[in-house]
Amino acid sequence: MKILLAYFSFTGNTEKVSKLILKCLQESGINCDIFKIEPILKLKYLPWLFLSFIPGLPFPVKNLKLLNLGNYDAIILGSPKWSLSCPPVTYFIRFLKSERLKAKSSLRIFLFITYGGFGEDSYIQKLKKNLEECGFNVPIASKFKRSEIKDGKAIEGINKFCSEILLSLSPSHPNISKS
Ligand SMILES: Cc1cc2nc3c(=O)[nH]c(=O)nc-3n(C[C@H](O)[C@H](O)[C@H](O)COP(=O)(O)O)c2cc1C
Repeated sequence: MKILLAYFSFTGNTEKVSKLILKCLQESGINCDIFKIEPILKLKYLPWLFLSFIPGLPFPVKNLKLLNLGNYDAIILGSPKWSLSCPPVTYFIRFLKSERLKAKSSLRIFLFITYGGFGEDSYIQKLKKNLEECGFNVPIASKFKRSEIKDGKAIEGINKFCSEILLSLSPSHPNISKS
């Protein structure tokens, strides 16, 4: 059982959540690789804001050739919520789509976003639909609010997300509470 945790983070919130998820899964004995989605250029806030308003615009990311989807039973994909779309994440999803046939047919994608406070529900549904249209099974999609990541209140939701992932991967996993 091997999981790929892939995330993009511009200001650190999605990275913070990703590291907590990684810790939780590793403590549960899951073998998990982490992949930081890094754009080929480091842009500042205003150019990213501008690009985030162009729907479905991809922006190239580094090191995708290092990934072999066939190695994984599941992918956890973490993204910030950006206006209409987050170009490096759009690019990563296109990569997943192009590699779909190399992946195990049972591969699942667990999705999460972090967000400031508006438009998150339709955004996560759109991302989920996008992945499903590429042929992926997306059984769990969660969201974590920036203010709650910063003040620590998000930890409960993050632990729940991890428990749901473990349950989905292996319903008899010893760390899963049946209650
Ligand atoms: C270009 C840009 C656009 C954003 N658009 C939204 C938005 O439409 N709705 C929202 O709730 N938050 C928005 N945010 C806030 C981020 O979603 C939020 O701060 C998130 O946690 C950032 O994750 P990160 O720290 O991993 O980059 C935006 C942030 C940026 C940089």
